Amino acid sequence: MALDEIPRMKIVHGDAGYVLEDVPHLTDFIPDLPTYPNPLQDNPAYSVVKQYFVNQDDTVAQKIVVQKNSLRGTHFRRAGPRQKVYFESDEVQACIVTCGGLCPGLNTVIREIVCGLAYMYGVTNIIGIEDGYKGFYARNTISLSPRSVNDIHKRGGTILNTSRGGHVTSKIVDSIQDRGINQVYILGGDGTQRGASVIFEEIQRRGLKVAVAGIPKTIDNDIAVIDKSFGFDTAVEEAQRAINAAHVEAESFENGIGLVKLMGRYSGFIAMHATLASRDVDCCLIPESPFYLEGPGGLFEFIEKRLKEIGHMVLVVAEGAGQELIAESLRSINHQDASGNKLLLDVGLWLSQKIKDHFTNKGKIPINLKYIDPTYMIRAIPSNASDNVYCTLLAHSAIHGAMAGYTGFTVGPVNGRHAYIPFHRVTEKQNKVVITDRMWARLLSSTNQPSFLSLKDMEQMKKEDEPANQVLNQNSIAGDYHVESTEGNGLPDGSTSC
Ligand SMILES: Nc1ncnc2c1ncn2[C@@H]1O[C@H](COP(=O)(O)OP(=O)(O)O)[C@@H](O)[C@H]1O
Ligand SMILES: O=P(O)(O)OC[C@H]1O[C@](O)(COP(=O)(O)O)[C@@H](O)[C@@H]1O
Ligand SMILES: [Mg+2]
Repeated sequence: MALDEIPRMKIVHGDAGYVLEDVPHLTDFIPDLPTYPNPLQDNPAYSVVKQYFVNQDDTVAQKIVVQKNSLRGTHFRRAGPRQKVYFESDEVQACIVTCGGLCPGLNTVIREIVCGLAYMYGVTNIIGIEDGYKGFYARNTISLSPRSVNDIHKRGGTILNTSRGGHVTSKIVDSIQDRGINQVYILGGDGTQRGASVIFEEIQRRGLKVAVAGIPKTIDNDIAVIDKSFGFDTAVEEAQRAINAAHVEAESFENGIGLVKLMGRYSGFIAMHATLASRDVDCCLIPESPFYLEGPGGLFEFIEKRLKEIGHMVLVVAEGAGQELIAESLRSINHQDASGNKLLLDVGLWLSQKIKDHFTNKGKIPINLKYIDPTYMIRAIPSNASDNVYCTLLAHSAIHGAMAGYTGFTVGPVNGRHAYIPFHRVTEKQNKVVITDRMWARLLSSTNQPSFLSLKDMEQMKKEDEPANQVLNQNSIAGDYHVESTEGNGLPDGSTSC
């Protein structure tokens, strides 16, 4: 098929409004590729498995809460081993790269890609690209084997190093071509998946037999479609230590205030879940829920009330919260990092100062404020047990997909089942806390903090979230993407994180 005839999106319609948003396959642009029996069939470790392979037609539903007359909606191809593979074991030359910020679990995913390729598919040619995308053309590679990665899951960070910026598509694909790489495993967040998508497009344009698999990484849990990202549970757990410390400090002083800043550039999931888990937090501020300081219903009024009631309080603030407020008071200019992400103003320091000014300096109530910023300490630790298992599944799903010839996909759980998701679906919109969902209401009722919303705001939000609008969004599959309503646990439908 000529390149300009390859559809940009592979959408299959079925009965009763069933829609499969499929991922590309090498045979879409390289005809007559030979296939081989999957070596897993002869793998002693898998001989006890009743069904080696997922059914070719299995798909995973994006929406699992449905009504009698609702459409069946969008589905994704189920991840897992296929009967036929498109690579012979000794033909595979795989590479792994990690990009963007750190996240607990990166080393576990690297380890499990290397061990999974070796132990399930007999692949031994695996290299690591150092320093993120720019490493493809600016650095040497390192050879990876099950032995060399054996213990790395016990360490934080990434043994391959990472970076922001430096994505030059043509140079990256030249390097892939020159090195004879035919499977590319790319670990990273939304920016990285965007980069992976253009790498895939260039590979397709050049007609190369190279599978590109993305593994979504983000401590902020801001990647759309998937249930949750690896490292998120670890981050929430580690945040408890900072919140505990803030609580101990606050409790031990008259009018003690403990303020903890947690990560979350645009999405307040870590702050919300850490707050709900801790039960010591009196107020949680996230980017999705604007707040104000002065006047009735404002933060200062609430702090004063809490101090009068119980003599101390704990605040958790996500780093992306209140950015407009800070920008207003500092008249700041927009700065960006090397990847084009907005550089945030430090809400923790700003808020500490504002609270001190309001209470102590203006002589209202003498307070004792302790500010804790554990952000990089949280990001740099190794993943916990449940994230380790999750990382293994992600790595295996990615390997099965690449071996089966799928390409241009991100892997991840959708309602508890691993699926292959086209790149554009995870990059076109960010996953955010929906403050009109029950999870945010749970948080408000557990902290008893003000919602900082006027009646008018609430009515407007409900209107935007009305079922009629949701149906519209779900139906416009090829264009608009509607992030699943997060009723229940604050993560998309079916997620089991809490
Ligand atoms: N639109 C894009 N096209 C190509 N590459 C991108 C794009 N956005 C980001 N990248 C690259 O992806 C890498 C990681 O992006 P970044 O935003 O820093 O982290 P994350 O992937 O965690 O969101 C960087 O090397 C950056 O240059
Ligand atoms: O200091 P850095 O490395 O730019 O990282 C800070 C950012 O990285 C994050 O932890 C995660 O962002 P990415 O997943 O997009 O890399 C954000 O919460 C935070 O704002
Ligand atoms: Mg990002």
